[in-house]
Amino acid sequence: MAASAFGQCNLIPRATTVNLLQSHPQVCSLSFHRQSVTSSPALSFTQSLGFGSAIERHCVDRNRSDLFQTAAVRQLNGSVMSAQGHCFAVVVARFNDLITKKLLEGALDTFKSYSVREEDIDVVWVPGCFEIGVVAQHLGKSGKYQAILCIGAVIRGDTSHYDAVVNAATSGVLSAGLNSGTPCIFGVLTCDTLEQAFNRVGGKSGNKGAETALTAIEMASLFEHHLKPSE
Ligand SMILES: Nc1c(NC[C@H](O)[C@H](O)[C@H](O)CO)[nH]c(=O)[nH]c1=O
Ligand SMILES: CC(=O)[C@@H](O)COP(=O)(O)O
Repeated sequence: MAASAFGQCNLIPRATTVNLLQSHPQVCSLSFHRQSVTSSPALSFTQSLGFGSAIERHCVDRNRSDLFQTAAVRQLNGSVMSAQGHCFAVVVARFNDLITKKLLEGALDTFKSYSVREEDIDVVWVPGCFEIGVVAQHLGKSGKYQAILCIGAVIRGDTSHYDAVVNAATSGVLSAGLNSGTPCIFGVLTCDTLEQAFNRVGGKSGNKGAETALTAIEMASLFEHHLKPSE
């Protein structure tokens, strides 16, 4: 038996996870009990691939109590059942707007189906992904929004410009969230070809705008219900 920092342990797949995977084979979700010789509480984790599809989120939400059954450990989760009353900003890059308009559409559809009112959503257009970070940070610091969804599409050209824009967009969105304390969600496609991009805005790989809007809803709920600074 292998020894770890926690002492000796066994990893035992749980029956509930097997059921979940049988009913939704597209969901890659692993859950294990850690049984340690020191009898510490069971440790569970999930692993998901890609952005995390809407079906996966529903599934995880519905099966959460099964997946994370532990007697003593307090577990904090954001809900993706309804986002009514939460305010969102969407920062959208105009560059490659054939793609970004479809990502935005997907995001707005998701907000609508989770009962977010239109008047609680502000859409802010910026020239390109490079400009997303500074705007997201500004909006985040305003305190008006529970989450900021950042949407863009970077498509590889001939030069290393692609890497510069992708790196700026990634670190910009990350910094915006860290500096403002408002969740800033990464809805930027980084594609080698236009075909890859089209597949991700309603083609065979779903609509990533819709999926990242769900991430915004979950993070808004997590912060609102569990991570608010104490008054
Ligand atoms: N090539 C892409 C860009 N480039 C533009 C930059 O984002 C930026 O607006 C410009 O460098 C001025 O600061 N933007 C994208 O969103 N996607 C691209 O593929
Ligand atoms: C993001 C890009 O790579 C693209 O817009 C720039 O193309 P290129 O590298 O051919 O100048």
